Amino acid sequence: MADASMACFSGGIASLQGLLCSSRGRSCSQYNVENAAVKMRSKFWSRIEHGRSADGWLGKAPGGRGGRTPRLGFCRCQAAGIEALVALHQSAVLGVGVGLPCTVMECGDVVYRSTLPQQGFQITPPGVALTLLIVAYLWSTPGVAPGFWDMFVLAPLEQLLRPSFRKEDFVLGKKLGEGAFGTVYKASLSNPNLLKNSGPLVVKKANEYGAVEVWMNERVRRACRNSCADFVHGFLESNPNKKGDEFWLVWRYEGKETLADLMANKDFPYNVEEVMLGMANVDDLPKGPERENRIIGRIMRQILNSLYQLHATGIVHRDIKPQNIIFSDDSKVFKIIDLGAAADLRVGINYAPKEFLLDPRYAAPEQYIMSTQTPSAPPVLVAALLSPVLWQMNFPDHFDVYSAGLIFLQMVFPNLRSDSGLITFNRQFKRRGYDIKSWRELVESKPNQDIRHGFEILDLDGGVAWELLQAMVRFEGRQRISARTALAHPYFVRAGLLGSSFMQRMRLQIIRATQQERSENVTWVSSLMAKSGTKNAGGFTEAQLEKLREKEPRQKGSIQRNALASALRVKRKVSRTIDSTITDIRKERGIKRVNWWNRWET
Ligand SMILES: Nc1ncnc2c1ncn2[C@@H]1O[C@H](COP(=O)(O)OP(=O)(O)OP(=O)(O)O)[C@@H](O)[C@H]1O
Repeated sequence: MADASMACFSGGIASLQGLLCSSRGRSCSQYNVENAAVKMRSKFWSRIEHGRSADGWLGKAPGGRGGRTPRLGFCRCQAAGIEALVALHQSAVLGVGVGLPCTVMECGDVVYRSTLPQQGFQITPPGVALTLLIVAYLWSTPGVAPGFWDMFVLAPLEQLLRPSFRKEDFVLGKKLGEGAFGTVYKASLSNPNLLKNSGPLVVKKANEYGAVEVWMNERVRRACRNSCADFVHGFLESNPNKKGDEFWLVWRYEGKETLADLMANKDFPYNVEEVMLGMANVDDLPKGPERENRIIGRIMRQILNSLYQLHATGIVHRDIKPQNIIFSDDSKVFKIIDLGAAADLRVGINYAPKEFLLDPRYAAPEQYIMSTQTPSAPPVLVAALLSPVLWQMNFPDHFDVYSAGLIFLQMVFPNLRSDSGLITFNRQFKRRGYDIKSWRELVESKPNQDIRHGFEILDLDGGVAWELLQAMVRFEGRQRISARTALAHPYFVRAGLLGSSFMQRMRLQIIRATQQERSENVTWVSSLMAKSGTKNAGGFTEAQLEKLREKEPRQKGSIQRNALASALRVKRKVSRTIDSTITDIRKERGIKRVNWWNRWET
């Protein structure tokens, strides 16, 4: 009986194996089934050997009263439980003439694969570190990743959704200004329904540089619309009276006064307090340095905040001056206007190292936002991918901070608000090697009323304003404070009454440490790197060369230094040759440089 039962059992195991392979829809693991079979078999024999009945393993024949006759073909093995029993029974039927499913299904391959280590997405520390590094790079200023999102998603969407205009839609009014790049008019819409909340507008008819200004204004509208005048639309129109076409740029009318207009008033800065806060909310403090300091601080914070937002999106204005800062009657804040000279360093637009003649009264001593040795912008994709590196090497945003520093000075010292006063300051400052402490010594040796008044403001609260001013007008662009750091300066961020002195001193120490002069060798290495540019991109300004000469270590060159210098000389020569060859070919073939970003250019 036992033999018969065993035969049945073995057949059942084989069938169970087949059934498991075919009916459970899982991978067929021959090993698992055989394992189960061996276990069951040994249990079976151990029961027999110990003289115990195999009854528990063998079912009774149906209908047989107490009979223990196993039937071949449908033996009812209970060993694997009721499920296995059913399976055995069914598989005994299914298995006939079909063969073991594993032989049919080439289970060996599956078995082999099941023994391999599990594969799939695995998180490893180096993988995480690399991903973080890439993300940090793509999001660091000027923002490669946000740039692609802006360029390929937001810009086309905006193009689709925003209303567009023609010149017939506008009625031009009073002329507001005329500059090198165009004429500006106050205007209104011939049909006010064309624009939601349409009020008075400003229209600028600009020459070929208008395309750049449209680009910058559209970028700003998407990235930081509150920092600049509210831009409505820009389009190209043909002008029959003039040669060539002209660009029409339209903004909402922000207000009638620029910071220059407000500073020209002898009641400055109290007149700004009135427009900013309203007559009812002006400060209770008596008129004097302290109250003036508060008002000037508010103005400076707004200017730096707008600059910070522009810089965060990769735009450097390059023409920051009181005439280009307008007071918005609606939002009661100062906004930046005139982006015609701005450069978008995210994609290299309007970045031509030597093309712009900026306002010399407010331009930083380096004159150019990038080292003039940095080659002109490469194709857009390359420019975008390289932009974080170039930004970190050149600190182009610090150019605007210098201009903002001069505005700070003008607000503090009444005698510097006129053109002649500012020109005199610039001359003295340059002679003193752009050292603001040295300039202070000079003017304090023969102080007048305005100078005394100005230093009284700057020396308030332990000289915190003087500290900020020094950081903003440093000669070296890379050592100047950024708009973002300036906003965190204790001049703007006052701690509470109790913690004030301690916290303020701490913060000041941190800012001083980060702004510290870099070591001589770092300056030397960066100057060498800067020198390694192309002829096409131009040379250093005289001031830069003077500074470099002063800063270069005087010790004799080591072998490594000489080798590095020779390598750089060779590299310069090669790039110069390539540049001049390309220029010659362009000239010969009459190839014009095409700006891909100018959608009106043919
Ligand atoms: N959105 C605006 N709202 C109100 N007034 C504006 C606005 N934009 C410009 N203006 C006025 O128009 C004047 C000229 O504007 P803008 O500086 O943009 O022109 P420009 O041709 O570049 O002049 P410039 O070359 O002298 O800088 C400004 O000084 C300002 O008074």
